[in-house]
Amino acid sequence: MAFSNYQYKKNSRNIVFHYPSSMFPSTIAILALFLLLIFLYIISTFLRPNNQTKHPHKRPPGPLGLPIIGHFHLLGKLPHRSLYSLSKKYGPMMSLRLGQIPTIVVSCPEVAKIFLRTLDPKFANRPKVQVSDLIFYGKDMAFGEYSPYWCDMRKLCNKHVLGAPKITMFGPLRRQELALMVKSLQEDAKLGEVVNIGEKVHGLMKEIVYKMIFGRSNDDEFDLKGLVSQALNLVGEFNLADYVPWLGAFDLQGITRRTKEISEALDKALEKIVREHEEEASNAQKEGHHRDFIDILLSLMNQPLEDGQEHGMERENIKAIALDMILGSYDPTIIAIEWAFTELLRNPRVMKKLQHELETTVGMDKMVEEADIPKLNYLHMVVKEILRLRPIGPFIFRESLEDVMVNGYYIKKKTRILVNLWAIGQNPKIWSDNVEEFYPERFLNNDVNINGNDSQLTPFGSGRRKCPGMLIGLITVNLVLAQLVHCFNWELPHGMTPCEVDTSETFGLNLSRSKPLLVVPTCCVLV
Ligand code: HEM
Repeated sequence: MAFSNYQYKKNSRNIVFHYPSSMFPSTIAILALFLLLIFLYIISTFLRPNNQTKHPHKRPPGPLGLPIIGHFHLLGKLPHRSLYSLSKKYGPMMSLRLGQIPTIVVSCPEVAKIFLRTLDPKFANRPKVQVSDLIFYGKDMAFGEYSPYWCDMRKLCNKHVLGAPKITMFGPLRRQELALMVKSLQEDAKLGEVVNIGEKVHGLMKEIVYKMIFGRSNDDEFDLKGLVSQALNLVGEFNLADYVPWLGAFDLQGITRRTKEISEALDKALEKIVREHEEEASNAQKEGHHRDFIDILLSLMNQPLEDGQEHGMERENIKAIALDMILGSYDPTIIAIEWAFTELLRNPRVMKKLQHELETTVGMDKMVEEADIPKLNYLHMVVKEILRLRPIGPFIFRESLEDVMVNGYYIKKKTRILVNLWAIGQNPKIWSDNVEEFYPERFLNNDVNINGNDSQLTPFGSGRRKCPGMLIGLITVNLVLAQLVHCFNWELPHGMTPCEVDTSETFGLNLSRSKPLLVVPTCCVLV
């Protein structure tokens, strides 16, 4: 997952990146503003001293930009692909400007390693998203600036919320919800129904994620899910102020006003949930018994600070971190499963081989258990291959904390860094000539791991800001995929052939399928 300017599409779960072709509201006010900006830009260009004189260092190569919008127009509908093509001309470290924001695009593992690992502390910031402070109380991890506060929260979450014991703790929840989904698919299979597999997985993840975080999947008084998704819509809405920061004070698009309204309603709902958790904990005197993330986070409040720790857990941190977890976990997991399914349907050979592994390792008379996952080697290769071919977040977004020299190039403070994971996954020098093929066997004699240490495959990021939910994300993707492939045979509807399966992408914070994936299940496991 990458954090920058993105939007939750209305009535959809996808967060969509916006750029000029679609982002400027076509009102007279915006046109007037645009002209004003051109005027100001020309004036300031005349008055500003030459950048190269001030900093006698070379910037990485890059195409010529336009006034005001910089290089937005070069991004196209699928920026990961457009920027990969541009990198073939300008190299694996390319300079761009998005609005007023200087940007570096990284497209090879050697340079990615420098930014994400060797010089990690200097690039551990996230680009600022103006409205995130209002929604996340300025206290979340995902959008938070790299600071002692962020370090303390990250440590607390790694240790108490997302570590292996907590993953085990939520195993029964995953098992129970997955069994319900299998049951509903068995009904569909009996009736010969055509199923939208993304919708099914979406329903499953809603139950798992909301119950894991809040202990419930909705609220009687507030429309919790509706409020959360409206808040995330706002975080993602294209906001001029993120690219021309001084415009923030004018709130020309009304984003700040709307964000205040939603965040107040959301805060009421979250406050109610937190209060109820506190009351239940004290009534039942169930110290030490944690039902969900809110229980765990509450138990960390008022704890003595550990060595080197400056900030403890507070009420606002709890609400902000809960929202982070929804943002981080929900979409990427669903999208990974959907793409894996797409490729398995397009490649019946791989589907059969995976089913054979499940048949021989798990058996045909039982469902897959989490304890089976470590034994399923081919499944691991399938998941690695999907994360190479279709990295869920095509870019990792970072920001430089100070002026830095990298490979002889000067990168000034507050430059945005985009590591193009999709481009790295397409590099024939690393993955051989069949890069576009879904071929899990490429990992047979290649023990590259995906935990952030091998820069050629970092779907969960790397360094200090690496995804803290990697373990829980991987176990969920592996389990759901294995269960679906094990319990059912899958056919394409209406006589469609594997090569007709649509693979068009919608670019966003995450790279999702554009169209629903329709399939017909038939039961095969006897449970
Ligand atoms: C297949 C599933 C997932 C994928 C592919 C994924 C991918 C990513 C990526 C690429 C990043 C940015 C890393 C960087 O900057 O180096 C990230 C950050 C993050 N992810 Fe995940 N993620 C997944 C699941 C989860 C889950 C299950 C959770 C929580 C339960 C989660 C929570 C977060 C958070 C909070 C951050 C921000 C971390 C920070 O800035 O300190 N993710 N994820």
